[in-house]
Amino acid sequence: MTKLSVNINKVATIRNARGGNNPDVLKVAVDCEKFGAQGITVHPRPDERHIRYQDVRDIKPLITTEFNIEGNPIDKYIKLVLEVKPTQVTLVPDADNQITSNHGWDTVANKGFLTDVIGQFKEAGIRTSIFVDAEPKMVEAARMCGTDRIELYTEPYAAGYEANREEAIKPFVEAAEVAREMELGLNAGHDLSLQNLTYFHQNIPWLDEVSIGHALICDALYFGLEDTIKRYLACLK
Ligand SMILES: CC(=O)[C@@H](O)[C@H](O)COP(=O)(O)O
Ligand SMILES: NCC(=O)COP(=O)(O)O
Repeated sequence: MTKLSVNINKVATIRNARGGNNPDVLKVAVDCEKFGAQGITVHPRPDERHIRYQDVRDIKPLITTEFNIEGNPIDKYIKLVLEVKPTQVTLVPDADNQITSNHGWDTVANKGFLTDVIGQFKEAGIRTSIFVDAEPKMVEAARMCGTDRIELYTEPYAAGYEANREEAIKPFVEAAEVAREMELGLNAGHDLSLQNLTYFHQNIPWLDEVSIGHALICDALYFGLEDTIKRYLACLK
């Protein structure tokens, strides 16, 4: 079964636009679960422009499914994750002022660093995942870092889907097969949507989890949050 983890960053972006508490990010997290989501993802960035560090602390006790915290493991992020102890931490190599994530780790060049950070999280009992591009050698090197899972960066798949989905999926199936052979857990995310999710899942049914935020929150403007979550869950059947 592939779990749907809803990324609520965009909900925090709307809240922060006015400085108040509308929409209420904590209520949205709880409601996503109530509507069927099997996890909540947050990606606090150093400038806290959407999810704030305090949101992460406040969400944890409210979550009854899986809590996934994504981000670049700078010191204050490592401290936050070790304090909050989510179900899963996903390491993402973001630059400070990046609009959004745009690549996976070079797990070969950063093997020493990643091994050390993964070790700290695993010692604390937190499942680990490394965000990688769909390249077999990056998947293999991620395994060498000791991680439990990888998350495939799916933006290139999403971008290529409409023109030629058979070509767009190919590197992802190849990378996913390498992960499966190495007994690495497999997550995927970035720009997955109601248009491209079913085909992705049909081709890689051994996926453990997808985390979806931007497109899902946009769809919720038209369909409402409950209906939207049900539509995404249907893509994973
Ligand atoms: C790692 C990843 O792809 C997502 O976490 C994505 O970066 C969401 O972050 P934003 O909401 O800041 O775009
Ligand atoms: N890990 C990917 C994620 O959490 C959501 O990415 P997106 O759907 O907002 O592009």
